[in-house]
Amino acid sequence: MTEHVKSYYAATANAHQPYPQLNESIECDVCVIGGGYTGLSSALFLVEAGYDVVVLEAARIGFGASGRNGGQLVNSYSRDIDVIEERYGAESARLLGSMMFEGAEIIRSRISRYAIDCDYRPGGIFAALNNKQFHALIEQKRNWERYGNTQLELLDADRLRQEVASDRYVGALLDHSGGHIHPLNLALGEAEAIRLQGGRIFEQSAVTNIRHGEPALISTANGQVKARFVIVAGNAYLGDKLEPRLAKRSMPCGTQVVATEPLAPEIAQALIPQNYCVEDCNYLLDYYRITADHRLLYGGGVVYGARDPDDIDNLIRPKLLKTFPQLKGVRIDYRWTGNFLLTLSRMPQFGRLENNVYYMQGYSGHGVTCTHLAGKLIAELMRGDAERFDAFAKLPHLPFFGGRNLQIPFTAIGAAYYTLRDRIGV
Ligand SMILES: Cc1cc2nc3c(=O)[nH]c(=O)nc-3n(C[C@H](O)[C@H](O)[C@H](O)COP(=O)(O)OP(=O)(O)OC[C@H]3O[C@@H](n4cnc5c(N)ncnc54)[C@H](O)[C@@H]3O)c2cc1C
Repeated sequence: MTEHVKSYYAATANAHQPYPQLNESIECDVCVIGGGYTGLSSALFLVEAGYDVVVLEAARIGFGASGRNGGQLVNSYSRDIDVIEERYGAESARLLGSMMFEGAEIIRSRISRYAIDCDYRPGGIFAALNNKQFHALIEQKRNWERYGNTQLELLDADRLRQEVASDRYVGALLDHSGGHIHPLNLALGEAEAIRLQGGRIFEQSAVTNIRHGEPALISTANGQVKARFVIVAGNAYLGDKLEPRLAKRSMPCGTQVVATEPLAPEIAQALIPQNYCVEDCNYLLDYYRITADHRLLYGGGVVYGARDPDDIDNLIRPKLLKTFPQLKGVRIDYRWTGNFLLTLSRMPQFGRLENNVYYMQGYSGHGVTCTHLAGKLIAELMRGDAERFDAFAKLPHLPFFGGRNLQIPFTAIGAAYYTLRDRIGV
């Protein structure tokens, strides 16, 4: 049995019953492979629309990135809209731009509709470490406003110092429509909503084979699902065997998170008085927030190719102390690593492997909101309106240069280049 990794989230997960393993042959309209946000969001939209849905999860609901992430509801995509306009043209930008802020709304409405207890707090800060980054944020504000997000506030260094007790930043953009959550509890709450709506969820049920056809036949070690439609939602945890076509176009990357001991409430409040979440603007960014029980949860660092770093404390503690030197000596209670899926364009990849087999993956580190949008779009597609899904599916899904073996060194060289640029502020 594969359980959730040891993390702050697993330790504070809401009480929940495990779902059964698939040990029989069953039929359904839609079989979803993967119990992260992509799979759960899709399944929930589809059961709400009346489809008979089965979710197969290799380990536990939220075992992957969805149960381990920074919990930040970051609007938009990992590539911003001005780059999308430039690269993909006005029509693509119009459609993609009109969806940029839907993911966070979906999460908020689900939390409210299904009374999901996941510590939601509004407001997210993008903090600039140098003037170049601050100018980019000013530009981002203009761009996002053009597409309808008007809940944005620029903070100069002094104003930001009131929101984040760190001297590292020159300014920031505060997105009042962002926010943060306990990610595993969101996933567990969505799974429970699927169950309540009549969907069937199986854990410890890794899919070992998809026999394409209409219907498709999906096999696990002890069972089979005959399905009219299949959604592949394994993202960075899919591996390269089940659907090698997907593996070629993407690269799993590990990123690390720690949670400190609970801080005295007044110390936690002094760090980030309004309890916003924060991410900086570096290519390899730091992200952090205060948890409901007053810990500082701090993430950063990327290991290309999803290997576990030897010592997460040694990797993250210096970053944490650089931001908040006042926490010198703080104890770290939890540390863990998780994998996200990087694409070359840093745009998510949605598409069809066959007429009735769909995939959504590759959110490139900013997937909490976009996975939720993905679920809405696949449900629209199945109900006969593919326009918005296809706005993503049309984007080129480029393979990484050099194939699987050379992916890691080439991407690491690229990251080192951008990190150097971040350091010298150009
Ligand atoms: C440490 C970390 C921090 C992050 N922080 C943020 C953040 O703050 N904000 C943000 O927007 N994004 C963040 N991300 C990215 C975000 O978490 C992901 O983009 C998002 O959760 C991806 O969801 P998913 O459902 O596509 O994939 P996952 O959540 O990885 O789910 C995939 C699931 O598929 C299952 N699976 C795989 N293969 C099979 C199979 N053969 N059969 C059955 N099941 C299978 C896996 O077990 C897994 O549970 C972070 C990612 C990490 C790793």
